[in-house]
Amino acid sequence: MALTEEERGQRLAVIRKEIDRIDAQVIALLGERARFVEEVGKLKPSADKVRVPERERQVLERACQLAVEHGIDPSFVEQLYLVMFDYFVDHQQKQLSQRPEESES
Ligand SMILES: O=C(O)C(=O)C[C@]1(C(=O)O)C=C[C@@H](O)C=C1
Repeated sequence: MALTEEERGQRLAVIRKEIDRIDAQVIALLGERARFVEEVGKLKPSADKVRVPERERQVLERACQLAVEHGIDPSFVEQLYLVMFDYFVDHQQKQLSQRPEESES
């Protein structure tokens, strides 16, 4: 039987609450990932060593496999990761530029 306007409104509110809950988890996990990426950044000797294409390929391949397992379009996940890599590389480079020089420590 078709839903009434009111039932549709209630159902929409319930589903959107779930979406908000998941978004909060996604952002919290991104924050956790960012903190580990910062840790990796501390181990890098210089700005030209920040980008690691081979590692990005591995991460991307795994993410695309996981996307398929979870029924998401892997090319969508690939786009997301390419944006994330750019952001994290930029973040590590800023981190490095603020690092005191060896000679000063
Ligand atoms: O594994 C690293 O070396 C990282 O800095 C992390 C990370 C990532 O976001 O997964 C970021 C930049 C690199 O190009 C490769 C991977």
